[in-house]
Amino acid sequence: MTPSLHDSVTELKGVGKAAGEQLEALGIHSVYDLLMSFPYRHEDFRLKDLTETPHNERVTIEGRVESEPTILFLGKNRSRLQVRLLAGRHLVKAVFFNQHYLKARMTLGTVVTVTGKWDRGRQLINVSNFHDGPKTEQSDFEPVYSLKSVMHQKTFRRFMRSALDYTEGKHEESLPNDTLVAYRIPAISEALEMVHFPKSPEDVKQARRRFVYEELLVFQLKMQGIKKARKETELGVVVDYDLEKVKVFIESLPFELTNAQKRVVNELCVELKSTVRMNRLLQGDVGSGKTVVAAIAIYASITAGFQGALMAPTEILAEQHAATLAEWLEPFNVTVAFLSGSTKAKARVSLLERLESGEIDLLIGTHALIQPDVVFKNPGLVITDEQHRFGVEQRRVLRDKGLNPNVLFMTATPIPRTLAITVFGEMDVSVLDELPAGRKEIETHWLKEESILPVLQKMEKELRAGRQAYVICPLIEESDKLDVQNAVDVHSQLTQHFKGQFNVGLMHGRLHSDEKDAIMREFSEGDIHVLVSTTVVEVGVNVPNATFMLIYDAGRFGLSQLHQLRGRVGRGADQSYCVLLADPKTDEGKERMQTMTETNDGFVLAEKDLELRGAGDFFGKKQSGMPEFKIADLVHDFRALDTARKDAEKLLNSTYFWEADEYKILRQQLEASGALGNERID
Ligand SMILES: Nc1ncnc2c1ncn2[C@@H]1O[C@H](COP(=O)(O)OP(=O)(O)OP(=O)(O)O)[C@@H](O)[C@H]1O
Repeated sequence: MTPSLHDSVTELKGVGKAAGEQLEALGIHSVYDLLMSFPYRHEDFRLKDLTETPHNERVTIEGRVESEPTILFLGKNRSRLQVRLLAGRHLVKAVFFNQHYLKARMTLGTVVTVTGKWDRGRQLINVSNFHDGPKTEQSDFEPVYSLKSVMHQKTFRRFMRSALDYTEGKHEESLPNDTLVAYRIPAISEALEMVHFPKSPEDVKQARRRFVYEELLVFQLKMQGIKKARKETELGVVVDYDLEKVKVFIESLPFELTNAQKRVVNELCVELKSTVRMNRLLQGDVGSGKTVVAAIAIYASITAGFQGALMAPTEILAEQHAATLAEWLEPFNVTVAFLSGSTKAKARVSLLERLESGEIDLLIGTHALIQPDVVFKNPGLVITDEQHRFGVEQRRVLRDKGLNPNVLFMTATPIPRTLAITVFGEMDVSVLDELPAGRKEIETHWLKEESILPVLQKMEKELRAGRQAYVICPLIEESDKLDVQNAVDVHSQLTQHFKGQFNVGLMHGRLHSDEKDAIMREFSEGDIHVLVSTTVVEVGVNVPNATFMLIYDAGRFGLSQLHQLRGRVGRGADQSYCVLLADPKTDEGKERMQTMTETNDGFVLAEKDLELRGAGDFFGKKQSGMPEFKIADLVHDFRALDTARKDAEKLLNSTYFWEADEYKILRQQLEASGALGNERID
């Protein structure tokens, strides 16, 4: 039988049944799996000159044993072995913890190689790696794999060697030669050798470049393949809207659209009218005016005889949308209805009947909109606000609902480009990157917690000028109950402080939705002057007269979340202020607060957030829908991602890719992923 990559690892020399089971426990079944198990770091065993090695750095030295090793037993299974080594002109101490059995291998005069942390002051090496013999017999770089204590690194490397020898000459190259040459990346067999048995750090770097590019290219081919297949095969409803009516509606609005809004409205309208089913993400920075764009698109589809739906993640936000859209659209004979979990059973039944009969043109609500018994007569456009708060599964339910409606996802969280490409890679993206004219930049200050009095004075000044303020309460992770307690405390302190002058309201997630509505209404009508709240006001709340935002414990929030909170002010023409109270202990924490005071640009903050917190945390673990990469890292490999994205697009649109032999493997991977058959890889 000729050796193949798909053979079981037990075919390899030296891998018996027991080892096979151990590898199995690591998720490694075939020879290919083994080769594709990449090290997570490499150990540097190059000899170093001790005169030039800084304190606390890892070093490898070669030395002659100059003294009898001494052992000190420190208790059960604990020992300290010490020996003097002569390395060049240096006489150093080498210390080994819990390895007293090495004593026998260090007779006077033998040469050994040790690696460990260098204590410059004490001229001592705390040894973590020992080799009896001179350095020449050991390689300079050794990969370190994630083996979860299942087996020794050395054993694993031996199996890796067997695997490489076993498959020599059998690796099929998935990238065409031109690409290898153009990007100066090593071919597959060479790259595997370089990553598992590198001769220098440069080897590791070059090999890594290859695997990262390959992984991202395959990923991009899949994502874009899905998008392309959808456009070609999945026909959406054609929304043949009435342009004149839409224009009249736009003219009726109390403001002129920004250029970005005009551009996005155009993008949406073109797509609505086409047979392509819309699957689009609308990203806009806080306050950039997404709601009106949504309203125009919905109105357009209503003029063509379709129904619209708008879904928001919180009841407050859904209500606010309902109020705004009703105000704009009802004068144009649009019937707007609201549905949430707290809609009473009787009202719900009648609402569902009116929806199914087509009497309701636009349904606005929360998750309640995706219940199975909510049936539209003729849905043309479904919009969800705050995309990333909905799980992947909900996205699917929504998309599968009704007669293939067009779907628009809106998010107020600017998403770093790399993440947008990956998480929403199969969607089209529109961006609102301009704020309405006349907005003043929010002034942001970062203060220590004890500086509260001057902050309250400043707040009072704003209140006296007829403006309103938000106070966001200390956040206690994972404890909604304690958050509420904090809000209650802050509320009573401020009520006391402003007694007889200003009304202070309290808002938190545990209030009944009727109470929340009442408070929100009082705040937006100006009867409540200061709104003390937990983060429930984070998204979407729009009260343009509010100009002052105070955030307690700001250090506990992510940058994007702070930006969202801050975005509740600065929504009108007046100068607004945001005060962050925080006492961060770490440099990273300080840097985050500093960044907040320096920029109001959500996209810049999002990039920074990603850089500081990493991709996994950006969306929050659970709902991220983040694809997992074996080797690529979205924070550092964004350039490769961009290249891969462009290359994938070019390839999918060329006939050569679909026919040429050199793309056979990539094509096979694409087909195997199901991307072309309309199956999604969520
Ligand atoms: N072109 C415009 N000119 C002036 N004001 C506008 C314009 N577009 C929207 N607005 C107003 O700006 C405010 C913010 O708009 P909107 O609530 O749609 O923002 P958003 O993008 O949803 O932001 P967020 O995500 O922060 O809620 C609203 O009061 C809205 O009426």
